[in-house]
Amino acid sequence: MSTIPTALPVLPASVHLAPGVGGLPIVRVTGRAGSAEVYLHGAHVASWAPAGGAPVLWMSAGSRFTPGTAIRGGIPICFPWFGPNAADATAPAHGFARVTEWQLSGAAEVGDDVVLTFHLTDSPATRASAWPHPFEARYTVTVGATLRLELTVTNRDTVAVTVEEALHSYFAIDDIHRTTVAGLEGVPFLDKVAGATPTPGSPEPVSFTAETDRVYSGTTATTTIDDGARRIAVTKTGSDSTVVWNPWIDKAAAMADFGSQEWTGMVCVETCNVGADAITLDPGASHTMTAEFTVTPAA
Ligand SMILES: O=P(O)(O)OC[C@H]1O[C@@H](O)[C@H](O)[C@@H](O)[C@@H]1O
Repeated sequence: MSTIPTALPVLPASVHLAPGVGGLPIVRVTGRAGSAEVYLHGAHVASWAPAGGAPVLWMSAGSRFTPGTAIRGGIPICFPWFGPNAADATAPAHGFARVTEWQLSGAAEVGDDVVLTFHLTDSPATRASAWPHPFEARYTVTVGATLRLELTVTNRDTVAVTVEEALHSYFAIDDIHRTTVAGLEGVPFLDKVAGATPTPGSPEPVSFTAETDRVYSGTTATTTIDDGARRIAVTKTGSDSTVVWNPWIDKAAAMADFGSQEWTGMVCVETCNVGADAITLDPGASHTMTAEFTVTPAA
């Protein structure tokens, strides 16, 4: 039984719905503790900054803002599959959720925070896709001194379904050459640059000297991005995979929506359930995954 409200919620004073880049509707939040912009297209968090702080998320100057196209930067939601679809090579990479308009179903000030809620359900287009199942997805974005994301997926089909999901977070960093990601020490990973090769975990934090595309499985660990100026901690629940990605020079140049030389200023640390950690949901069952970002000055 769906519980999704059908009308646009009454917006508090700190929340405005307006046309964003390319005319795509955007929810602008100017809360006491933080500000953010979220496109209905993909329920895509495009920016977030704690009050008085610098922007935390990276957005490509070359991003497209067009219906049917993924935004390059911020936080795309990958769902219900991750990467290319295994059964249909023509299906959009990372699933349909990031290229579909979500419904804004709630907006409220809670203390100093602002809480936005978005919903997505199956439609004729999703039912004709490579993943045709009835479902509900509810996404809650809490904008404050931290950014908290909560994605709950419910299986509305009469059979069990399997989903992959990722909060594909792009973080702004000073320089990838001087950036580390701690918290994944000792965790084995699939190295996608080397053709999804199983690779033993390293005793050191991740550092970057070339294209990096790794799927860490079976880890619920908090990761900390340190670029020498600030630390961004990514704390998560209901997520057993973490993906770390930087395209480096050639792959970035090959992407039409990735501005020239921008790859040095970003790193993706993605809160996920992908590959071996895909989730199987019985009829009526739900799963919730959360991620929370906290920024502190570097030591
Ligand atoms: O270009 P897309 O579809 O947004 O994907 C970007 C990257 O997303 C990462 O999550 C994947 O691990 C990479 O393999 C991929 O290249």
